[in-house]
Amino acid sequence: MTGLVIKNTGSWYLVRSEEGKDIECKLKGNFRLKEIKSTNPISVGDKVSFLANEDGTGLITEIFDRKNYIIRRSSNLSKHSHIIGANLDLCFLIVTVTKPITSTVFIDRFLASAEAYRVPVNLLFNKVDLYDEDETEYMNALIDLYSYIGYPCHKISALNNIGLDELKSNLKDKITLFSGHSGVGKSTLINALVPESKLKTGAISDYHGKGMHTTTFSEMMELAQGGFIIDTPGIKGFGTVDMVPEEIGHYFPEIFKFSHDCRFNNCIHINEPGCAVREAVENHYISESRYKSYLNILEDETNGKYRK
Ligand SMILES: Nc1nc2c(ncn2[C@@H]2O[C@H](COP(=O)(O)OP(=O)(O)OP(=O)(O)O)[C@@H](O)[C@H]2O)c(=O)[nH]1
Ligand SMILES: [Zn+2]
Repeated sequence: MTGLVIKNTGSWYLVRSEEGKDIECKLKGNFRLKEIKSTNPISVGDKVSFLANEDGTGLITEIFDRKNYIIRRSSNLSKHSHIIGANLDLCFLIVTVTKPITSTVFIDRFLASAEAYRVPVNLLFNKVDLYDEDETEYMNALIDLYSYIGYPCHKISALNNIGLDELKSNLKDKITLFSGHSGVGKSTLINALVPESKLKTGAISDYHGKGMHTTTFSEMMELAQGGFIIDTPGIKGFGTVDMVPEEIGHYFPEIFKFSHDCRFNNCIHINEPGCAVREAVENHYISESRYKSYLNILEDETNGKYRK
């Protein structure tokens, strides 16, 4: 039988079978994951095969290939990673232009790592009820910029139930990851979308409070209209992606597009002659802020070796 892993407690998994039944499963004894070293071989979002035991439990025998997954390092000392979620259909990045302000560098770093993990992102501009004229103008400029690049944007107020119906229809039957700076209203939004999630969020923090293996537990929250959401407490981005310098531009769709016309095919768009990307920045086809974020990542990933 096959099913979807919707909860991982560290010692057992809850698998939603194709018939819609939830079955507690353990891993087959010799189960090994090929691709990455991780503290959890199976994560929420994984599709698995399992054998049904007579007592109603199950035994996971096989994991299906993932279309994507996101990880974080278990700790600085450990080489092992922890898989937060697999087979994500969508990611919602919640941003605010005030209280707190989300910087474009933060947004662009997040978008670049999502591109690297091949997860489509929508930007949710939350707290629109608070914005004055200038802030609204700034938000609209960002919306123009990001929708032009190809990232759908939504104006919402989690607190005042503005724009949430449209979100709900976007979430239907998908696995969606929610992310954002602390204070942007992620919990408020999740509670508005999944009213019964309050209790579960509490359960997770209790578990964390005990200082146990804080990363071994994860659960997808089910939406009434179908679909699941994954919260990412304390995760600012998609974890470390090791990007080589020439690759960083690939994760900025508009930079990538112009880079085909650079004279050198290993151009990193700093000061090479015949760089079509720099020309596009000068002619305002690529925004200054996006180019600045690109340089920022490039400098960081190379420990300052490449700096404009
Ligand atoms: N005015 C207004 N305030 C909001 C809105 N959404 C959330 N807030 C407020 O913003 C504050 C932070 O909201 P949370 O939902 O706790 O934010 P969070 O992103 O979960 O923050 P962490 O728990 O630190 O990760 C709270 O005081 C919320 O009431 C909104 O749409 N409008
Ligand atoms: Zn170039």
